[in-house]
Amino acid sequence: MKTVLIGVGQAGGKLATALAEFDSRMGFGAVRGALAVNSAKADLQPLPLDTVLVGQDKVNGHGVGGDNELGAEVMQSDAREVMGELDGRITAEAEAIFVVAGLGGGTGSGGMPVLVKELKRVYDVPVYGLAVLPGRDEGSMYQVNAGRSLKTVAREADSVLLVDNDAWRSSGESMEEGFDAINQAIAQRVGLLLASGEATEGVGESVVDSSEIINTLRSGGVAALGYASSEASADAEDNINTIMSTVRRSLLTGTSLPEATEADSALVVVAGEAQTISRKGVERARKWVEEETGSLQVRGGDFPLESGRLAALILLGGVERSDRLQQFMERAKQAQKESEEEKPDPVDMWSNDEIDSLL
Ligand SMILES: Nc1nc2c(ncn2[C@@H]2O[C@H](COP(=O)(O)OP(=O)(O)OP(=O)(O)O)[C@@H](O)[C@H]2O)c(=O)[nH]1
Repeated sequence: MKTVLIGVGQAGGKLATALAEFDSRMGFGAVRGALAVNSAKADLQPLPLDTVLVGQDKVNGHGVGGDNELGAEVMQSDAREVMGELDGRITAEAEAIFVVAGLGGGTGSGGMPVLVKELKRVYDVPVYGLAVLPGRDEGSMYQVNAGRSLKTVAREADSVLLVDNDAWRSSGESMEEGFDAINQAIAQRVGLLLASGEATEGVGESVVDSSEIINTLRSGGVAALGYASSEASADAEDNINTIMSTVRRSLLTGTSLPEATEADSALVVVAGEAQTISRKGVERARKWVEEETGSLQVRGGDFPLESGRLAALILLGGVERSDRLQQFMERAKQAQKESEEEKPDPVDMWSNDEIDSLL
């Protein structure tokens, strides 16, 4: 799927870079352009992408400090400039636009829904979000920001592919230490998904194409992506069980939103050498995904790739009902309530009985 990426905020810029680099290293050519937008000058400087600095008149290049209302405001006032930068980058060959951001901060969290809305007004291709949920142990401001942003972007975008920062984090690692590894994991998985729609080798009925990705995401709302891989045998007949077990791991333990298995639609992509992909294995795995997700809209396709391994990618559309997402929304609601309660009226402090007066 020929895609243009727009990274917003620090996480968005780093992720868009990791995805563009993965696509180019693998020679896939699915990423047709990438732009980074931020209100913090220092975060844009190290990126090897074209960049746009927003909100200079309001924050002078210093970022919005986690204030996502301000993040939305600066994106709105500089939307014309950002859209101008995109002119000519989003050409007729582009099949989708992905706006990429961390939902917990300020610029990405606030800017993403605003930019998605602007892009939807102008372009006919689907506009998707690739959004990162803050980990459980990030502070309440991050949870509140993410809850508000996710609710809005899920409404505005054609679909939001969600990655939980806790999903692919190694145990014992701090959030910061883990970012690079998480970004690489996201780049590999999303990069393979985009490239799978571009496969030209061994074109046959079974090869997946971009329209299947778009149709799987058509239900809108929130989407998730699972991945797992295994050593393959040279003979397809010997890979029936391998395909089944890899697909199972991809959905049960490898998704970007853990425990999200109930879905409106799914796409099962099996990647590997064409002659090692067992049709029987693929059929069985698809049936299993139908039962597990409770969806009757399970598509499937191969992604022929030179590799000694077989990989299974599962794209799930419409996962809003998943327990994990409900838990997160509950966490965000609770954090918002607490932050409201934590703010006593400063004037009250001078008149209430909490501190005894001296006289
Ligand atoms: N996966 C991943 N998450 C990140 C990364 N950097 C930050 N985050 C997450 O993204 C959220 C913070 O967003 P940032 O992108 O740093 O913030 P910002 O959008 O630049 O906003 P301001 O700094 O407030 O202007 C937090 O929830 C972090 O956990 C990263 O490199 N990878």
